[in-house]
Amino acid sequence: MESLARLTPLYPDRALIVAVTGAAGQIAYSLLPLLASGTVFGPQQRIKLQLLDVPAAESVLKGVCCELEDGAYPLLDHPVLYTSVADEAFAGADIVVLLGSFPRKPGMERKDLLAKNGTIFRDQGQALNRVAKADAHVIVVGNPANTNAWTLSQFCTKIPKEHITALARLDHNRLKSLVARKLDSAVSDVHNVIIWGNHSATQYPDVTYAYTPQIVQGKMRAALGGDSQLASEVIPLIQKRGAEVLALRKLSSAMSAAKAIGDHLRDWMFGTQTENEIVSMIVPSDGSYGIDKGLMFAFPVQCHRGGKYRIVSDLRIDDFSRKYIETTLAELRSEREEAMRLVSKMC
Ligand SMILES: NC(=O)c1ccc[n+]([C@@H]2O[C@H](COP(=O)([O-])OP(=O)(O)OC[C@H]3O[C@@H](n4cnc5c(N)ncnc54)[C@H](O)[C@@H]3O)[C@@H](O)[C@H]2O)c1
Repeated sequence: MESLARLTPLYPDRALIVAVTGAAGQIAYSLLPLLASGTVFGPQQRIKLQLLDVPAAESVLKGVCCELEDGAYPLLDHPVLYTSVADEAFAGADIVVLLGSFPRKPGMERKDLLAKNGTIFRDQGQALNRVAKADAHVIVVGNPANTNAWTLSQFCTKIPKEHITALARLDHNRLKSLVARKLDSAVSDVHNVIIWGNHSATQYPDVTYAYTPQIVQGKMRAALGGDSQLASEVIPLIQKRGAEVLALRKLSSAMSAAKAIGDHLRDWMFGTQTENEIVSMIVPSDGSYGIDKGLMFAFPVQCHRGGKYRIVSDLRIDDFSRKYIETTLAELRSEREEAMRLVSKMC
Protein backbone atom coordinates (compact mmCIF):
# COMPACT_ATOMS: atom_id res chain seq x y z
CA MET A 1 0.00 0.00 0.00
CA GLU A 2 1.38 3.41 -1.03
CA SER A 3 2.28 5.61 1.95
CA LEU A 4 0.29 8.85 1.58
CA ALA A 5 2.91 10.72 3.64
CA ARG A 6 5.40 10.01 0.85
CA LEU A 7 3.07 11.79 -1.58
CA THR A 8 2.86 15.17 0.20
CA PRO A 9 2.44 17.70 -2.63
CA LEU A 10 5.48 18.82 -4.58
CA TYR A 11 3.89 22.27 -4.91
CA PRO A 12 1.28 22.86 -2.18
CA ASP A 13 0.50 26.38 -3.44
CA ARG A 14 0.17 25.87 -7.16
CA ALA A 15 -0.74 23.38 -9.85
CA LEU A 16 1.95 21.07 -11.21
CA ILE A 17 2.12 21.67 -14.97
CA VAL A 18 2.26 18.39 -16.89
CA ALA A 19 2.73 18.43 -20.68
CA VAL A 20 1.82 15.26 -22.58
CA THR A 21 2.51 14.68 -26.30
CA GLY A 22 0.73 12.04 -28.36
CA ALA A 23 -2.21 12.96 -26.14
CA ALA A 24 -4.83 11.71 -28.60
CA GLY A 25 -3.23 8.24 -28.61
CA GLN A 26 -4.03 5.09 -26.70
CA ILE A 27 -1.43 5.30 -23.90
CA ALA A 28 -2.57 8.86 -23.15
CA TYR A 29 -6.16 7.63 -22.87
CA SER A 30 -5.08 5.43 -19.93
CA LEU A 31 -2.50 7.85 -18.51
CA LEU A 32 -4.49 11.10 -18.34
CA PRO A 33 -7.01 9.76 -15.78
CA LEU A 34 -4.12 8.59 -13.57
CA LEU A 35 -2.60 12.08 -13.69
CA ALA A 36 -5.91 13.87 -13.14
CA SER A 37 -7.04 11.66 -10.25
CA GLY A 38 -3.95 12.10 -8.06
CA THR A 39 -2.75 8.51 -8.52
CA VAL A 40 0.67 9.69 -9.74
CA PHE A 41 1.39 12.96 -7.91
CA GLY A 42 -0.66 12.43 -4.78
CA PRO A 43 -4.16 13.23 -3.55
CA GLN A 44 -3.42 16.89 -2.73
CA GLN A 45 -1.42 18.07 -5.75
CA ARG A 46 -3.37 20.24 -8.20
CA ILE A 47 -2.59 19.42 -11.84
CA LYS A 48 -2.65 21.53 -15.00
CA LEU A 49 -2.56 19.47 -18.20
CA GLN A 50 -1.14 20.79 -21.49
CA LEU A 51 -1.79 18.33 -24.31
CA LEU A 52 -0.10 18.13 -27.70
CA ASP A 53 -0.88 16.10 -30.78
CA VAL A 54 -0.59 16.57 -34.55
CA PRO A 55 -3.18 18.80 -36.31
CA ALA A 56 -4.87 15.74 -37.87
CA ALA A 57 -5.74 14.49 -34.37
CA GLU A 58 -7.34 17.74 -33.20
CA SER A 59 -10.89 16.45 -33.05
CA VAL A 60 -9.88 13.33 -31.08
CA LEU A 61 -7.82 15.49 -28.72
CA LYS A 62 -10.78 17.80 -28.19
CA GLY A 63 -12.91 14.75 -27.36
CA VAL A 64 -10.33 13.62 -24.79
CA CYS A 65 -10.51 17.08 -23.19
CA CYS A 66 -14.32 16.83 -23.05
CA GLU A 67 -13.95 13.53 -21.20
CA LEU A 68 -11.44 15.05 -18.78
CA GLU A 69 -13.97 17.81 -18.04
CA ASP A 70 -16.74 15.23 -17.63
CA GLY A 71 -14.60 13.26 -15.18
CA ALA A 72 -15.01 16.15 -12.68
CA TYR A 73 -11.58 15.50 -11.22
CA PRO A 74 -11.21 17.72 -8.13
CA LEU A 75 -7.45 18.17 -8.63
CA LEU A 76 -7.59 19.14 -12.32
CA ASP A 77 -7.34 22.81 -13.34
CA HIS A 78 -9.66 23.94 -16.15
CA PRO A 79 -9.57 24.52 -19.01
CA VAL A 80 -7.29 21.68 -20.14
CA LEU A 81 -5.03 23.16 -22.79
CA TYR A 82 -4.86 21.25 -26.09
CA THR A 83 -2.83 22.30 -29.08
CA SER A 84 -0.72 21.19 -32.04
CA VAL A 85 1.97 23.79 -31.25
CA ALA A 86 4.79 22.37 -29.14
CA ASP A 87 5.76 25.75 -27.63
CA GLU A 88 2.23 26.15 -26.25
CA ALA A 89 2.14 22.64 -24.79
CA PHE A 90 5.59 22.88 -23.18
CA ALA A 91 5.27 26.45 -21.82
CA GLY A 92 6.29 26.46 -18.14
CA ALA A 93 6.00 22.65 -17.89
CA ASP A 94 7.34 20.97 -14.74
CA ILE A 95 6.86 17.44 -16.09
CA VAL A 96 6.98 16.49 -19.77
CA VAL A 97 5.72 13.10 -20.97
CA LEU A 98 6.69 12.42 -24.59
CA LEU A 99 4.41 9.72 -26.00
CA GLY A 100 4.12 11.04 -29.56
CA SER A 101 6.44 9.47 -32.10
CA PHE A 102 6.36 8.11 -35.62
CA PRO A 103 5.29 4.43 -35.62
CA ARG A 104 7.20 1.78 -37.55
CA LYS A 105 5.29 0.92 -40.74
CA PRO A 106 5.56 -2.40 -42.61
CA GLY A 107 8.68 -2.49 -44.77
CA MET A 108 10.22 0.52 -43.03
CA GLU A 109 13.93 0.23 -42.29
CA ARG A 110 15.26 1.08 -38.86
CA LYS A 111 17.29 3.98 -40.18
CA ASP A 112 14.15 5.52 -41.73
CA LEU A 113 12.37 5.16 -38.39
CA LEU A 114 15.31 6.83 -36.62
CA ALA A 115 15.29 9.64 -39.20
CA LYS A 116 11.54 10.32 -38.83
CA ASN A 117 11.78 10.34 -35.05
CA GLY A 118 15.06 12.25 -35.10
CA THR A 119 13.21 15.19 -36.63
CA ILE A 120 10.35 15.01 -34.11
CA PHE A 121 12.67 14.83 -31.10
CA ARG A 122 14.98 17.53 -32.47
CA ASP A 123 12.00 19.88 -32.87
CA GLN A 124 10.60 19.04 -29.46
CA GLY A 125 14.04 19.42 -27.83
CA GLN A 126 14.33 22.88 -29.35
CA ALA A 127 10.80 23.78 -28.22
CA LEU A 128 11.60 22.65 -24.65
CA ASN A 129 14.72 24.81 -24.79
CA ARG A 130 12.61 27.82 -25.64
CA VAL A 131 9.71 27.48 -23.22
CA ALA A 132 10.02 24.73 -20.60
CA LYS A 133 11.25 25.33 -17.07
CA ALA A 134 15.02 24.85 -16.75
CA ASP A 135 14.43 22.19 -14.10
CA ALA A 136 11.66 20.35 -15.96
CA HIS A 137 11.66 16.55 -15.68
CA VAL A 138 11.19 14.69 -18.94
CA ILE A 139 10.24 11.09 -19.70
CA VAL A 140 10.42 9.78 -23.27
CA VAL A 141 8.11 6.88 -24.08
CA GLY A 142 7.76 7.05 -27.88
CA ASN A 143 9.91 4.41 -29.55
CA PRO A 144 12.80 3.94 -30.12
CA ALA A 145 12.69 5.43 -26.62
CA ASN A 146 16.40 5.35 -25.63
CA THR A 147 17.60 6.92 -28.85
CA ASN A 148 14.75 9.44 -29.06
CA ALA A 149 15.72 10.58 -25.56
CA TRP A 150 19.36 10.86 -26.64
CA THR A 151 18.40 12.98 -29.68
CA LEU A 152 16.17 15.20 -27.53
CA SER A 153 19.02 15.79 -25.08
CA GLN A 154 21.33 16.95 -27.91
CA PHE A 155 18.92 19.77 -28.76
CA CYS A 156 17.58 20.58 -25.32
CA THR A 157 20.59 22.08 -23.59
CA LYS A 158 18.66 24.18 -21.06
CA ILE A 159 17.43 21.17 -19.07
CA PRO A 160 20.14 19.19 -17.22
CA LYS A 161 20.92 15.94 -19.05
CA GLU A 162 20.02 13.85 -15.99
CA HIS A 163 16.47 15.30 -16.09
CA ILE A 164 15.89 13.55 -19.43
CA THR A 165 14.90 9.92 -18.94
CA ALA A 166 13.01 7.20 -20.82
CA LEU A 167 10.67 4.40 -19.84
CA ALA A 168 12.04 0.99 -18.83
CA ARG A 169 9.49 0.60 -16.05
CA LEU A 170 7.02 -1.34 -18.17
CA ASP A 171 9.67 -4.04 -18.76
CA HIS A 172 10.59 -3.85 -15.05
CA ASN A 173 6.96 -4.34 -14.01
CA ARG A 174 6.53 -7.19 -16.48
CA LEU A 175 9.52 -8.98 -14.94
CA LYS A 176 8.42 -8.32 -11.38
CA SER A 177 4.97 -9.70 -12.12
CA LEU A 178 6.38 -12.77 -13.89
CA VAL A 179 8.64 -13.57 -10.92
CA ALA A 180 5.67 -13.23 -8.56
CA ARG A 181 3.55 -15.56 -10.71
CA LYS A 182 6.33 -18.13 -10.99
CA LEU A 183 6.95 -18.17 -7.23
CA ASP A 184 3.28 -17.85 -6.30
CA SER A 185 4.17 -14.68 -4.34
CA ALA A 186 2.50 -11.31 -4.01
CA VAL A 187 3.89 -8.79 -6.53
CA SER A 188 4.56 -6.43 -3.63
CA ASP A 189 6.88 -9.05 -2.10
CA VAL A 190 9.19 -9.09 -5.15
CA HIS A 191 12.03 -6.56 -4.96
CA ASN A 192 14.99 -5.43 -7.04
CA VAL A 193 14.48 -6.98 -10.44
CA ILE A 194 16.48 -5.00 -13.01
CA ILE A 195 16.16 -4.15 -16.70
CA TRP A 196 19.41 -3.27 -18.45
CA GLY A 197 19.94 -1.51 -21.78
CA ASN A 198 17.62 -0.83 -24.67
CA HIS A 199 13.82 -0.85 -24.60
CA SER A 200 13.85 -3.48 -27.35
CA ALA A 201 14.14 -7.23 -27.73
CA THR A 202 17.83 -7.03 -26.69
CA GLN A 203 17.05 -5.68 -23.20
CA TYR A 204 18.39 -7.78 -20.33
CA PRO A 205 15.76 -8.67 -17.70
CA ASP A 206 17.93 -9.58 -14.70
CA VAL A 207 16.83 -11.35 -11.52
CA THR A 208 20.29 -11.78 -9.98
CA TYR A 209 19.65 -9.25 -7.19
CA ALA A 210 15.92 -9.87 -6.82
CA TYR A 211 14.50 -11.25 -3.58
CA THR A 212 11.26 -12.03 -1.77
CA PRO A 213 10.63 -12.78 1.92
CA GLN A 214 11.18 -16.47 1.05
CA ILE A 215 14.03 -16.25 -1.48
CA VAL A 216 17.07 -14.37 -0.23
CA GLN A 217 19.21 -12.22 -2.50
CA GLY A 218 21.62 -14.38 -4.50
CA LYS A 219 19.25 -17.38 -4.68
CA MET A 220 16.69 -16.05 -7.17
CA ARG A 221 18.31 -17.40 -10.33
CA ALA A 222 18.32 -20.89 -8.85
CA ALA A 223 14.76 -20.46 -7.52
CA LEU A 224 13.56 -19.72 -11.06
CA GLY A 225 15.10 -22.91 -12.41
CA GLY A 226 18.72 -21.91 -12.98
CA ASP A 227 20.50 -20.08 -15.77
CA SER A 228 19.47 -22.38 -18.63
CA GLN A 229 15.80 -21.94 -17.70
CA LEU A 230 16.29 -18.18 -17.48
CA ALA A 231 17.96 -18.13 -20.89
CA SER A 232 15.38 -20.31 -22.61
CA GLU A 233 12.18 -19.05 -20.97
CA VAL A 234 12.17 -16.10 -18.55
CA ILE A 235 14.45 -13.70 -20.42
CA PRO A 236 12.90 -14.19 -23.91
CA LEU A 237 9.40 -13.96 -22.44
CA ILE A 238 10.09 -10.46 -21.11
CA GLN A 239 12.07 -9.41 -24.17
CA LYS A 240 9.14 -10.40 -26.41
CA ARG A 241 6.24 -9.49 -24.11
CA GLY A 242 5.42 -6.32 -26.05
CA ALA A 243 5.19 -8.33 -29.29
CA GLU A 244 2.96 -10.90 -27.54
CA VAL A 245 0.50 -8.21 -26.39
CA LEU A 246 0.56 -6.63 -29.86
CA ALA A 247 -0.24 -9.97 -31.52
CA LEU A 248 -3.14 -10.61 -29.13
CA ARG A 249 -4.66 -7.14 -28.98
CA LYS A 250 -3.65 -5.97 -32.46
CA LEU A 251 -2.62 -2.87 -30.54
CA SER A 252 0.50 -2.27 -28.48
CA SER A 253 0.52 -2.23 -24.67
CA ALA A 254 -1.25 0.87 -23.41
CA MET A 255 -2.90 0.26 -20.02
CA SER A 256 0.27 -1.30 -18.61
CA ALA A 257 2.43 1.38 -20.26
CA ALA A 258 0.37 4.13 -18.61
CA LYS A 259 0.67 2.37 -15.22
CA ALA A 260 4.44 2.12 -15.72
CA ILE A 261 4.76 5.82 -16.63
CA GLY A 262 2.91 6.66 -13.42
CA ASP A 263 5.24 4.41 -11.40
CA HIS A 264 8.34 5.95 -13.05
CA LEU A 265 7.17 9.52 -12.37
CA ARG A 266 6.01 8.83 -8.80
CA ASP A 267 9.25 7.13 -7.77
CA TRP A 268 11.36 9.76 -9.56
CA MET A 269 9.60 12.74 -7.97
CA PHE A 270 8.82 11.30 -4.51
CA GLY A 271 11.64 8.78 -4.06
CA THR A 272 11.68 5.00 -4.29
CA GLN A 273 9.53 3.37 -1.65
CA THR A 274 12.33 2.23 0.67
CA GLU A 275 16.00 3.15 0.97
CA ASN A 276 17.22 -0.06 -0.67
CA GLU A 277 14.52 -0.46 -3.33
CA ILE A 278 15.89 -0.61 -6.89
CA VAL A 279 13.85 0.38 -9.95
CA SER A 280 14.85 0.48 -13.62
CA MET A 281 15.07 3.76 -15.53
CA ILE A 282 16.62 4.71 -18.85
CA VAL A 283 19.02 7.52 -17.93
CA PRO A 284 22.26 8.93 -19.35
CA SER A 285 25.13 6.66 -18.38
CA ASP A 286 27.66 8.01 -15.90
CA GLY A 287 30.17 5.41 -17.11
CA SER A 288 29.07 2.73 -14.61
CA TYR A 289 29.52 -0.89 -15.70
CA GLY A 290 31.61 0.23 -18.70
CA ILE A 291 28.59 1.77 -20.47
CA ASP A 292 29.66 4.77 -22.61
CA LYS A 293 29.10 8.04 -20.76
CA GLY A 294 25.97 9.81 -21.98
CA LEU A 295 24.44 6.75 -23.68
CA MET A 296 20.75 6.43 -22.71
CA PHE A 297 20.73 3.02 -21.03
CA ALA A 298 18.34 1.25 -18.65
CA PHE A 299 20.07 0.95 -15.27
CA PRO A 300 19.18 0.01 -11.71
CA VAL A 301 18.51 3.30 -9.89
CA GLN A 302 17.39 4.61 -6.52
CA CYS A 303 15.40 7.85 -6.41
CA HIS A 304 15.06 10.60 -3.80
CA ARG A 305 12.29 13.16 -3.41
CA GLY A 306 12.51 16.11 -5.77
CA GLY A 307 13.52 14.26 -8.93
CA LYS A 308 16.94 13.06 -7.84
CA TYR A 309 18.26 9.59 -8.60
CA ARG A 310 21.52 7.69 -8.51
CA ILE A 311 22.61 4.78 -10.66
CA VAL A 312 23.34 1.81 -8.38
CA SER A 313 26.86 1.27 -9.61
CA ASP A 314 28.36 -1.38 -7.34
CA LEU A 315 26.59 -4.59 -8.36
CA ARG A 316 28.84 -7.46 -9.35
CA ILE A 317 28.15 -8.57 -12.91
CA ASP A 318 29.02 -12.19 -13.72
CA ASP A 319 29.73 -13.67 -17.17
CA PHE A 320 26.12 -14.75 -17.71
CA SER A 321 24.82 -11.20 -17.19
CA ARG A 322 27.76 -9.51 -18.94
CA LYS A 323 27.00 -11.34 -22.20
CA TYR A 324 23.43 -9.96 -22.28
CA ILE A 325 24.55 -6.45 -21.28
CA GLU A 326 27.13 -6.42 -24.10
CA THR A 327 24.48 -7.41 -26.66
CA THR A 328 22.06 -4.63 -25.75
CA LEU A 329 24.97 -2.17 -25.45
CA ALA A 330 26.11 -2.99 -29.00
CA GLU A 331 22.59 -2.37 -30.33
CA LEU A 332 22.33 0.98 -28.55
CA ARG A 333 25.76 2.08 -29.75
CA SER A 334 24.73 1.37 -33.33
CA GLU A 335 21.40 3.24 -32.90
CA ARG A 336 23.22 6.20 -31.39
CA GLU A 337 25.77 6.20 -34.24
CA GLU A 338 22.94 6.36 -36.77
CA ALA A 339 21.21 9.11 -34.74
CA MET A 340 24.51 11.03 -34.46
CA ARG A 341 24.91 10.92 -38.23
CA LEU A 342 21.38 12.29 -38.61
CA VAL A 343 21.86 14.93 -35.91
CA SER A 344 25.07 16.21 -37.52
CA LYS A 345 23.09 16.69 -40.77
CA MET A 346 20.32 18.53 -38.87
CA CYS A 347 22.63 21.07 -37.16
N1 LIG B 1 9.00 2.65 -23.73
C1 LIG B 1 7.98 1.82 -23.55
O1 LIG B 1 7.99 0.99 -22.64
C2 LIG B 1 6.77 1.86 -24.45
C3 LIG B 1 5.67 1.03 -24.16
C4 LIG B 1 4.54 1.10 -24.96
C5 LIG B 1 4.52 1.95 -26.07
N2 LIG B 1 5.62 2.72 -26.33
C6 LIG B 1 5.62 3.67 -27.45
O2 LIG B 1 4.86 4.80 -27.04
C7 LIG B 1 4.40 5.50 -28.20
C8 LIG B 1 2.93 5.85 -28.04
O3 LIG B 1 2.15 4.68 -28.02
P1 LIG B 1 0.56 4.73 -28.26
O4 LIG B 1 0.11 3.33 -28.15
O5 LIG B 1 -0.07 5.76 -27.42
O6 LIG B 1 0.53 5.18 -29.78
P2 LIG B 1 -0.69 5.81 -30.59
O7 LIG B 1 -0.34 5.61 -32.02
O8 LIG B 1 -1.99 5.36 -30.07
O9 LIG B 1 -0.55 7.37 -30.25
C9 LIG B 1 0.54 8.12 -30.64
C10 LIG B 1 0.05 9.54 -30.78
O10 LIG B 1 1.18 10.37 -31.03
C11 LIG B 1 0.77 11.36 -31.95
N3 LIG B 1 1.95 11.96 -32.56
C12 LIG B 1 2.69 11.53 -33.59
N4 LIG B 1 3.65 12.41 -33.88
C13 LIG B 1 3.53 13.43 -33.00
C14 LIG B 1 4.23 14.64 -32.79
N5 LIG B 1 5.25 14.98 -33.55
N6 LIG B 1 3.82 15.45 -31.80
C15 LIG B 1 2.77 15.13 -31.01
N7 LIG B 1 2.05 14.00 -31.18
C16 LIG B 1 2.44 13.15 -32.15
C17 LIG B 1 -0.13 10.61 -32.92
O11 LIG B 1 -0.96 11.49 -33.65
C18 LIG B 1 -0.93 9.75 -31.94
O12 LIG B 1 -2.10 10.40 -31.49
C19 LIG B 1 4.71 4.57 -29.37
O13 LIG B 1 5.92 5.01 -29.97
C20 LIG B 1 4.93 3.22 -28.71
O14 LIG B 1 5.78 2.40 -29.49
C21 LIG B 1 6.73 2.69 -25.56
